[in-house]
Amino acid sequence: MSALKLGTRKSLMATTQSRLVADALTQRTGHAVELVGVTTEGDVSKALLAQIGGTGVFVNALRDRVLAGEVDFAVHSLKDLPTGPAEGIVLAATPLRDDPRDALCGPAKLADLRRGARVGTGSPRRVAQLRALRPDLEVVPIRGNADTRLRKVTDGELDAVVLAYAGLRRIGREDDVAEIFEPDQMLPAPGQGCLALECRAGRADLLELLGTVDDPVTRAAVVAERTVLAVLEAGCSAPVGAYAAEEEQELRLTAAVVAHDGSRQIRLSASGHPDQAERIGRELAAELLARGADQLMGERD
Ligand SMILES: NCc1[nH]cc(CCC(=O)O)c1CC(=O)O
Repeated sequence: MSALKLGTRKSLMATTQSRLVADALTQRTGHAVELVGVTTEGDVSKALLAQIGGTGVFVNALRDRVLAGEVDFAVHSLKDLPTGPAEGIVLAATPLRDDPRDALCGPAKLADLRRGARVGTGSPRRVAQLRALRPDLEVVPIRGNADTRLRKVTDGELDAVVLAYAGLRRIGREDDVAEIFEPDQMLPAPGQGCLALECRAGRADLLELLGTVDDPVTRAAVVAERTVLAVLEAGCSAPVGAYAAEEEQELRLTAAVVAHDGSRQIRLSASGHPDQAERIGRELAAELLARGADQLMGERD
């Protein structure tokens, strides 16, 4: 069999994580894997993610290559996948999750930033939770790859930026991290720190091969977290966090909806058997809605 073609975005973060997946697959199956770089709309558009996000801007071009048979499978940051199903595409594997937490990058910890310090992030979830922790901060919307964002701090344009710790590790920028937020301070985005392998539906041979790097616990966590997002009908433009992990054989899910100004939040947890991940997510989301999540998400400042 010739080398498997892996479709990936071209950023350093994307190619690093895709290379890790390729090496793991080769190690487990003996198949050579070749990376094929693809440019996505999200790599080109200058619009803020809060406006274009949630609709698969980092994902659609890769899925097109998979459907056209130009690549055998694609590797995505799972966080970037829309919650709805994609015609003809299956989620073949979710490898073991990397660190799910958010990190503050810059010279100082959050508590040590001066009053009114400028902190960059484009994510409404991070904005709302930052404001809850430090209402005095000036939150500045930013975009671009991790490198570009970190440069705004070294250039002095911003005092700090918030990024996913897993991504920073993948690009070797751990030294830029001043503080890693625990989930009770800043609840991660659904699927943060996870990868997704997608291939065309109906390719049983390939599914089996890709399945060798699947981690069932990660998959259960992802299903629970993303079900919350789907039921709330929220995308990455909504201030919603969700994080699930295995605790004593049970899957424990926490989800939060935070007001845009950080003044209020609804935060709930539930546990259950990992096989029941979807139900746990659905019921927790219903409870969030019953407690006014819809109204909280709709409010703008
Ligand atoms: N397109 C945004 C994106 N998608 C995945 C990651 C980080 C890595 C991850 O969560 O797996 C990032 C950057 C960030 O949030 O800092």
